[in-house]
Amino acid sequence: MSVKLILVGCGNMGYAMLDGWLRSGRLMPAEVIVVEPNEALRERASRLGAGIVAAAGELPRDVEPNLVILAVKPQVMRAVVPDYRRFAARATFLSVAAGVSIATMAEILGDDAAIIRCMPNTPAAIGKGMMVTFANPHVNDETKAFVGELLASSGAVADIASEELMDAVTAVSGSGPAYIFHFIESLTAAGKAAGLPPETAKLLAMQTVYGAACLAKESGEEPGRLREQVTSPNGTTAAALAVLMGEDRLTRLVSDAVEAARVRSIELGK
Ligand SMILES: NC(=O)C1=CN([C@@H]2O[C@H](COP(=O)(O)OP(=O)(O)OC[C@H]3O[C@@H](n4cnc5c(N)ncnc54)[C@H](O)[C@@H]3O)[C@@H](O)[C@H]2O)C=CC1
Ligand SMILES: O=C(O)[C@@H]1CCC=N1
Repeated sequence: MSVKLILVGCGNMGYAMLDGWLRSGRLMPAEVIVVEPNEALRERASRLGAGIVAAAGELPRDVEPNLVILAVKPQVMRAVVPDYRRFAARATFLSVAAGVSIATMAEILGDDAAIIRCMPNTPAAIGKGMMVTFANPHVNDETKAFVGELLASSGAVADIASEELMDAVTAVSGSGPAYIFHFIESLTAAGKAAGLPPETAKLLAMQTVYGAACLAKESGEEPGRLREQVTSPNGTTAAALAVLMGEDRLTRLVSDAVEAARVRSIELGK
């Protein structure tokens, strides 16, 4: 089987995507080569069965991928991308780096290079990711279809109409899982403080977030309506929501957090 994909960087995000794709069966291990300098992470990736090298210079000379996926930190993109320029004539490049624009990559890969920006999130590892893409005009329909299917195997996929929106996407769904994990931590801590055993508090917090997210997605009801269905007049939920919603407290806090992430995404692109 020929190599379809080179994955550059197999850290948190690279590994999550690869794990999701291989689990789904959409991609076979023999179709992937991972480039990862960190030995422990190479070891982890090798357990998925894909080919692994430590540096671009170790790639087989005759390898001709359809797709080069860049999953390194934004800060090292300019240093790393030139090692893969030789593939630009044939392959499409897909970058998941926050903030790094298509124009920046095209400066290195050439103006005709086919480039897709994608903002995934780590739930991709279990097929529950949110993948948002924006492609430049050099990406052909066949590649768009292949990438669309690949991404869909690890979660929901959406396009955006303008690349500028990628900073907002990053701030909502790219970083978003961390906000939810922190909410689970906070709800667990509050449960413990209220007297629950630690493991019980964690189970209650996790299952509540999971159940609420599934209900919001599957019922087709507006989240506000679902909130009202939990809130008995003058009951317990109303007492809690008076704290969270009073003076728009949580809405303002989340809005400030998302704006901080969006601004940081813009900075990372400079
Ligand atoms: N972690 C997340 O939830 C998300 C991350 N991203 C983006 O994914 C990218 C990677 O982020 P993380 O996985 O969190 O970082 P990470 O630090 O876990 O992974 C980056 C990997 O790149 C490797 N690397 C460094 N130099 C390399 C080179 N020359 N060749 C090949 N690999 C090299 C590192 O050893 C590391 O394992 C970033 O650009 C980030 O903006 C996007 C969406 C979500
Ligand atoms: O924190 C970050 O910069 C990356 C981008 C989105 C999620 N993680």
